[in-house]
Amino acid sequence: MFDLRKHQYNYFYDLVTVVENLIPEYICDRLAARVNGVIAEDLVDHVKHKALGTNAVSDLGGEYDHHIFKGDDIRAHLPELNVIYHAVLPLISVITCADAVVSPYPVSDINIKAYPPGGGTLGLHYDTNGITVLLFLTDNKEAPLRMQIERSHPSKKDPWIETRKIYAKKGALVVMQGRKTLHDSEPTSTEQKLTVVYNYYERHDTYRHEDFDKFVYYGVKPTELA
Ligand SMILES: O=C(O)CCC(=O)C(=O)O
Ligand SMILES: [Fe+2]
Repeated sequence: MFDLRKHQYNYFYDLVTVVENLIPEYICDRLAARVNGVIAEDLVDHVKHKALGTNAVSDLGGEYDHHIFKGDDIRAHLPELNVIYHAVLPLISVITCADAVVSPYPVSDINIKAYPPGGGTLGLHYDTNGITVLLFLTDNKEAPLRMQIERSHPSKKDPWIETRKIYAKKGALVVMQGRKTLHDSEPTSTEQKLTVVYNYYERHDTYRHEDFDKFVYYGVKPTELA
């Protein structure tokens, strides 16, 4: 049974919750085959850069190596993934207890990050949008999403960091407070990993730094925050 309270607890206390088996495996497999067809035809960009992040985009300047489907690439080639983005909005609102809205930014609202075997990765960063949702199209024994969760308690002198690794499961939906947890995707070795990224915001806060998309998609070094 879908346990809403468990997901709300996980989202607030651990900054992340995973709704497994949201999309059946055979549908993920068909979508993944089409994603790979588009990559094979060279219709999407390959993001490959490192050491470019700054505080303006909440990025520590790690290494990036993956194919990227931008919003319009998905609408052209995989419109079902756009339908899912809109259809799960009420689910995202109830899990996050927020007035969640879809993104007003058509390049970055929905993306696919396709990590190739042999080093596909995403550097350590905070997300700029309030609510990050990931739909995995592959099962992976490697290349987990790695999160750092800041903890503190009055019984302890200093705050500490708890780390968490989430391995992709086909059809699972991750709902994360990506603005509050530093995270990355560990490099692949033998497997491909396919992550559909759904960016949601809260109605009162749809901020996105103007340099963010040029950095994420084209590897242009962002300015520093004043
Ligand atoms: O692919 C992943 O596991 C992480 C994706 C992510 O953090 C992002 O797209 O901002
Ligand atoms: Fe992220």
